[in-house]
Amino acid sequence: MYPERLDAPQAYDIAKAMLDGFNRHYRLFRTESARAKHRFETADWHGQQRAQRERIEFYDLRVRECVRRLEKEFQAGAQGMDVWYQVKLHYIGLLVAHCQPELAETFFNSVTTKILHRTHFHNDFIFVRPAVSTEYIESQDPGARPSYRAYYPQPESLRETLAQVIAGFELQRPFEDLERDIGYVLAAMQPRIAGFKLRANFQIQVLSSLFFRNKGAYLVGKVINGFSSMPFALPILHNEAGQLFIDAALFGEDDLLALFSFARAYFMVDMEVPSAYVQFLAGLMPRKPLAELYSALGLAKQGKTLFYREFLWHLKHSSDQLRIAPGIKGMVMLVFDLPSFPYVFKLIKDEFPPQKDTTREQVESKYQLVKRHDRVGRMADTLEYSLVALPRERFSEALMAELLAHAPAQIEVSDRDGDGQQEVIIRHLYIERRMVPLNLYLQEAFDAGLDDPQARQQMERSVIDYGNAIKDLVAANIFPGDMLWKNFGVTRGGKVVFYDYDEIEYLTDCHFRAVPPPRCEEDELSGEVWWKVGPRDVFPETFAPFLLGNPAVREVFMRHHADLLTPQYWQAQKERIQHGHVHDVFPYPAERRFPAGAARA
Ligand SMILES: Nc1ncnc2c1ncn2[C@@H]1O[C@H](COP(=O)(O)OP(=O)(O)OP(=O)(O)O)[C@@H](O)[C@H]1O
Repeated sequence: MYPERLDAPQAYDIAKAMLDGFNRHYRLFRTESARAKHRFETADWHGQQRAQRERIEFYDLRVRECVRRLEKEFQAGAQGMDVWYQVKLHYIGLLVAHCQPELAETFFNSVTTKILHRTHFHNDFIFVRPAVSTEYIESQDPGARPSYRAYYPQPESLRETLAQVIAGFELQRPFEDLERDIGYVLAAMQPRIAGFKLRANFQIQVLSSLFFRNKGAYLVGKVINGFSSMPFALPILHNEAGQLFIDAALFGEDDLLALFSFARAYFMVDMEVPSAYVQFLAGLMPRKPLAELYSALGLAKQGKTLFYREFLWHLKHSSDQLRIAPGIKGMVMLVFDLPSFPYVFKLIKDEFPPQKDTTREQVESKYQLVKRHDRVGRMADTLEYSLVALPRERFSEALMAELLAHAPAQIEVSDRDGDGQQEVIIRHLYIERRMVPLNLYLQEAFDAGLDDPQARQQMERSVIDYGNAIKDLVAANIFPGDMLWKNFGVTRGGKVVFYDYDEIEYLTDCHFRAVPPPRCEEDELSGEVWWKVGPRDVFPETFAPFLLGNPAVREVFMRHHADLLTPQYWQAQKERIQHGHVHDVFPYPAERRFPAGAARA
């Protein structure tokens, strides 16, 4: 297949036009990300959130633009496969000194699969794995900053070094009291480095760009001493007077994992060499898949590409069966998983039972809404794929029967690529991180018996965090709709996260009402809803019977979250949002906040 000569005259021009398309994309993506600093400095929170939402659309827009150009100027779709093969080789050549080759390869895949359509393309024409290395990339621009900076403090000069690190970001806003904050950081660091025997190689490395999200800026780095290294992040916030303060010091992999969680909005970071950022971050969080790191940096398409490669690789190197996911089956979604792989696969069923008054389009639009919305650490991110082909032999018979019964229009079983293996091709699929469904997690505690202190703690902690999850969603203008335990999951870190999106609404679109007083004795005795209910009317007093059947659960819930059962609570939150309030989201527990910030809460 390898051509001896690159003799198709149009191949170079197509490759060049394709790369121009990618470069335009990355320039716009980077400019928008870099502007986050100014938005932070000027406290433009609505602007920051809008930019976070809009940036997600950039990729598809640029791919469409590029497809149009290639069709118009080069009749790209009509070119033969020999020409396309040469296009790919020229493209690889053009990427040798490029700063984002892996992203450019993915862009190539997106554009070519659009032009060549799936039935025609063959793996030879796309990048099924990287062709150009991302190691040791440095920008050649004279003014370029390195991806990270190193500082070499002495124990007695740590304070000065930290001040220098912060000054290096040139934030155009004064700090309220930087000396005080550095004191806090040093105090938090002290117990972790107290036992340190200082080695020759003692240094602090800090990524050169700040990470922006919502109302925060995060400085990310690591302290290295000899062969050990400790990741850290410092959140920087605004006070009421528009001055800056450091709100906490996050240390270690778990803190960083919470900051970079799949249940949060993507960061805005000005990066010339994104792979260098990913490598640095992977060193801080070795257990986090690279796919999720790319996504967390806003490079969601790269995240999706890497996830898929990882999944195919895992399938090849495992032999367990895809099965119906544990838990209560969904009425709208058909959910399955592979036990050896920490994700679930969800497809929309062909038909829904009558109590689900919705359509496929509406469900898709709710998932879209979540993708674009600030997920505040409480809604799982989803990757969306079309035409996913998986080996038939990996499907358990029960799952296959379930798919044929509830989603026959979504699947096709055939040997499309003619390799003699039957495949199940799924038209449209969502993939998200697997969690333990909260109903199962609670049941586990009940089964162990609540006299067992560990079981009781498991129950209490998850009921409290369930209420906190709802309150975080509410603050972010999300009404979850269906708040049953089964619609929430518990993450590895023990956090409760919502994953059932088909009934969510913006809080500001809902009407929170009190149950009207009964008009007569008959109303009073009736177990039915006798009052008139509008389409977006919500009656918080009626939540209790569905949620709080278990007396122990009820007791914990009422102690911490009784307000969730009153219409006043919901109404007040709605009014706050309507008055333009942008909530604070802290990707760390309240008790980690330094005293100055915590005192303001
Ligand atoms: N991310 C996940 N991790 C683990 N299990 C999950 C996950 N998402 C869904 N499930 C399982 O699949 C079930 C159905 O999923 P989901 O709630 O999304 O479907 P649904 O059709 O919208 O549900 P409902 O009938 O409540 O509307 C859940 O109850 C849970 O047991």
